[in-house]
Amino acid sequence: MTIREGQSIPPHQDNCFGCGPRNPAGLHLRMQRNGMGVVADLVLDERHEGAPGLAHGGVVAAALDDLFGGVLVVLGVPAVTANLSVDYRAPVRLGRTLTLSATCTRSAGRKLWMHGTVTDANAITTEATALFVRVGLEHFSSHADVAGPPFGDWIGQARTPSPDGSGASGVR
Ligand SMILES: CCCCCCCCCCCC(=O)SCCNC(=O)CCNC(=O)[C@H](O)C(C)(C)COP(=O)(O)OP(=O)(O)OC[C@H]1O[C@@H](n2cnc3c(N)ncnc32)[C@H](O)[C@@H]1OP(=O)(O)O
Repeated sequence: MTIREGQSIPPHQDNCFGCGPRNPAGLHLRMQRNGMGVVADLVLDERHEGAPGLAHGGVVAAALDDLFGGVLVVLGVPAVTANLSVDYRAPVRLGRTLTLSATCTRSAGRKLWMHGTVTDANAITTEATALFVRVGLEHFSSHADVAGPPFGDWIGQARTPSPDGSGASGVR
């Protein structure tokens, strides 16, 4: 699956908490390709509140984690989060149009390192880094039927990792 610059990233699956359009409790993230990364706008509301008037930190972390999952779609690499680290630099306010962006900064073997930010009016509120580890189809198919679209579409076309773990394009 080739996704061109500026084109929408399909949801990982329709019920994904981050980007699935069918999940009533989800964030309904809509990502676009930006270079070898992705961007998305997000408005959080009282459903996502932690401290009064402010977003719950776990929700912000989940949004960034899902954006990293969007980067995987751009790269065509099936992988999962092994480690996620979040720096909360400023409170995230509800009712604001936040800009989220994520990219893969490096890869080696099965490992991919991600970096992402949340900005509000061009000021960074949150910054995250993550380690993703490439997995095979069985990681997903042993828990659910993953053959159908959209998940099956893109995982079916994902590059099979070579023995040395290489295969992702556009990452160092
Ligand atoms: C279609 C696609 C859809 C993609 C998915 C689309 C949805 C995306 C949604 C957002 C993402 C998620 O929420 S994903 C869901 C949350 N994550 C998970 O459920 C993952 C659960 N964990 C696992 O399944 C496993 O621990 C794995 C796959 C991550 C790793 O297990 P493994 O395959 O046995 O590999 P293992 O040998 O342990 O590790 C491989 C290398 O990574 C390193 N490593 C492993 N874990 C860590 C760690 N926490 N911190 C540092 N380093 C680590 C190891 O040292 C090793 O380095 P070296 O010795 O080689 O140097």
